[in-house]
Parts: sequence; C-alpha cells; structure tokens
Amino acid sequence: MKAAVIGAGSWGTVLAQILADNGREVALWARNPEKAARIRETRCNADYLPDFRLSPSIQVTADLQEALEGAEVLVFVVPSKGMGTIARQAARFTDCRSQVILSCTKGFDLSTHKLMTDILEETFPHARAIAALSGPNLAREIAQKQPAATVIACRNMKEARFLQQCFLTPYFRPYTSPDLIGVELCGCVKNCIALVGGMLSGMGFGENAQAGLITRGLAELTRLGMKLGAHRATFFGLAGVGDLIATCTSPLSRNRSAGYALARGKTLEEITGGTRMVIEGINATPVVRELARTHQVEMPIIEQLYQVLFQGKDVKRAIEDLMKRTLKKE
Ligand SMILES: NC(=O)C1=CN([C@@H]2O[C@H](COP(=O)(O)OP(=O)(O)OC[C@H]3O[C@@H](n4cnc5c(N)ncnc54)[C@H](O)[C@@H]3O)[C@@H](O)[C@H]2O)C=CC1
Ligand SMILES: O=C(CO)COP(=O)(O)O
Repeated sequence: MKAAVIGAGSWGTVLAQILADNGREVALWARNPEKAARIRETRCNADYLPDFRLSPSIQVTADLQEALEGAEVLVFVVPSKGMGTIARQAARFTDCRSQVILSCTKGFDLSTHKLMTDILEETFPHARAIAALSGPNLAREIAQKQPAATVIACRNMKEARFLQQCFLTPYFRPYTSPDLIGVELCGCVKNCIALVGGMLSGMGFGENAQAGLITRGLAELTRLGMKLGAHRATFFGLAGVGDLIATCTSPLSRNRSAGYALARGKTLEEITGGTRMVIEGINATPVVRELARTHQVEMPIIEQLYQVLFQGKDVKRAIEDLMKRTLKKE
C-alpha cells in the first residue's frame, strides 16, 4: 500500500516517516520544487527539522500527480489556509473513489470557516472515506521517536481501523473514534487556548494559572462541541484534554510561543513575520468566536483572546477581566 503525504512542513515530514516505519510505500509532496530537491538529496527538511533524517525509501517530490500515483491513502497536512487550493489541485489527478483521505491539519478554512474534512468531502465527494487525525503530537518529539498517542476519527469505523494499522509504530499509537466533528474541533480550539497558555507564561504566572486555563478551556471547548453534535467523551480524550495539556505547556508549541511573545510585548505582525511556521490559533480565533456567537455558547477565554489579538487589548487587562467575571458554580 502506498500513501501520499501532501505537505512537507514539520508534521507532514514526521508523518511520512511514521508511515515508512510502518512499512508503507510513501511519497512526500512539497510545494516548492527546490525544497523538494533539497530534502530528496539530503534526506533532511532543514527548515523545520534540521536534526531529523528521512528514510531513503521515502519518495520526495514537488509533482503532485507523481505523489498521488498509485496511492491508496492521501494524507493532507498543509496549513489550513492552503487546504482548499491544494485539495482542488489534487482533485485534477484523482477522484479518490478507491482512496481514503485523511486530514492531519488543525484549523478552519479561512473563507468558509468550515472544518478541513468538510472541504475535503466537498472536493472529493466520491472518496472511499474521509478521516481526521488529531492528538497531542508535537512533531519534534515524534521525530525523535519519543512515544505518542493520537486519535484517528472516521464515520466508517472499518476505515478508521485500516488507518490505525497504517500509522501504528512502536513509538506512535493511534486510537480510533467515530466522532469526526469532535476530534477536528479539538485540534482547532486547543490552538487558541494554547495562545492564552503562552500569555500566562509570558506574564510570569505558574502552574495554577495554567491548570485553571486548561480546565476552563476544556469546558468552553466541550460546550461548543456539544452544540455542534460532537460526543462529550471526545473532549476528555487525547484529542481534547490530551492536546490541550501538550500544547498549553510545551515550549515546542508555536501557538504557545506566540502567546508568550505577545505577553512580552511583541506585536502579532512581528510574531508571524518572524517565523515561516504556521500559528493556526491566530486564524482560528475569530472563527471559534463566531461559532460561539452563532450557537450561543459562552466562551469567555476565546472572547478575551480575540480582543487581545484583534482589538489591541492589553494581555494583563484581559486576564483581569477573566478573573472578575460574574461568580458561578463549576
Ligand atoms: N508541527 C506539529 O507539531 C503539528 C502540526 N499540526 C498541524 O499540521 C498542519 C501543518 O503544520 P506543520 O507541518 O507544522 O507546518 P509548518 O509550519 O512546519 O510548515 C508549513 C508548511 O506548509 C507550507 N505552506 C505554507 N503555506 C502553504 C499553502 N498556502 N499551501 C500549501 N503549503 C503551504 C510551507 O511551505 C511549509 O512547508 C497545521 O495545521 C498544524 O496545526 C498538527 C499536529 C502537530
Ligand atoms: O498540534 C500540535 C501538537 O499537538 C502542534 O502545536 P503547535 O502548532 O502550537 O506547535
């Protein structure tokens, strides 16, 4: 079985290696031909993972048609803002009738605010199955083959189990779930909460503040998810609380680091301009806020985050405002 990994950032590169370690034939597609050639020759994606070597068996190409040729599993892992465009490009070469499509991206479509699997479902209406992978999966740790677990969600559980087998390695343990919406929503919203985690840390606050944020962030995420038809249990699993803990507390998280820098006085433009890496929580925040308003879900942390990111509110004041809210029972 061949898998095509579409997107050669940190996570795509590591996912390609996981599939290769599982014994699959793998093609890794990079948008930029020079970058693809460099990775192919050096077996190293120096921009993102300088200390990590890719197996010689992984085919690295900037030719999408070549990457997709003969692939049974298509793994989309481009930043959310590029998903629609790249998926439509891929659809020129295959209708995916006999293929399973997996999104490993954590974010919403910028223009429609839809989830990634909704975009993929629209682009590939005849696909064998559409699935999402999400969990506490910091790419750099997994690149070192440190143990990690994840969730693969698909409405068709037979296909979820098929993907579970494809990604299983001694260091990477996938669980299955039928809750596609819940698993994807967790991946989107935890990035926003992690921005706040970074802000708390940047303000010099300790573990009590962090634990309070993770717990109340989980409450907000769960409330929204329940309104959108997700399963409650998903939020208390790897994709929910698991990824909240990893992303809010790890200095490897780009979202957390961005929040930290904001609290230390950097502007959003300085932060995004200073990295080639994607910080998904920034674009996700207005979408989550809008979803909360549409579905009348109280999400005070998201509201304060929005005001800091897009209305120039001071981080210190935002935290004070959260602490002063009307008292209530847990
Ligand atoms: N890095 C990680 O630890 C994890 C990342 N993810 C998710 O995976 C997705 C991809 O993230 P990373 O691999 O970390 O990205 P990255 O920040 O390491 O690299 C981004 C890659 O996407 C390419 N790119 C940028 N804009 C693009 C566009 N419009 N169309 C196509 N390609 C574009 C860049 O050239 C680069 O190769 C994100 O949604 C992220 O949240 C999920 C789990 C773990
Ligand atoms: O999703 C991730 C870990 O599960 C990666 O988080 P960042 O995008 O914040 O680095």
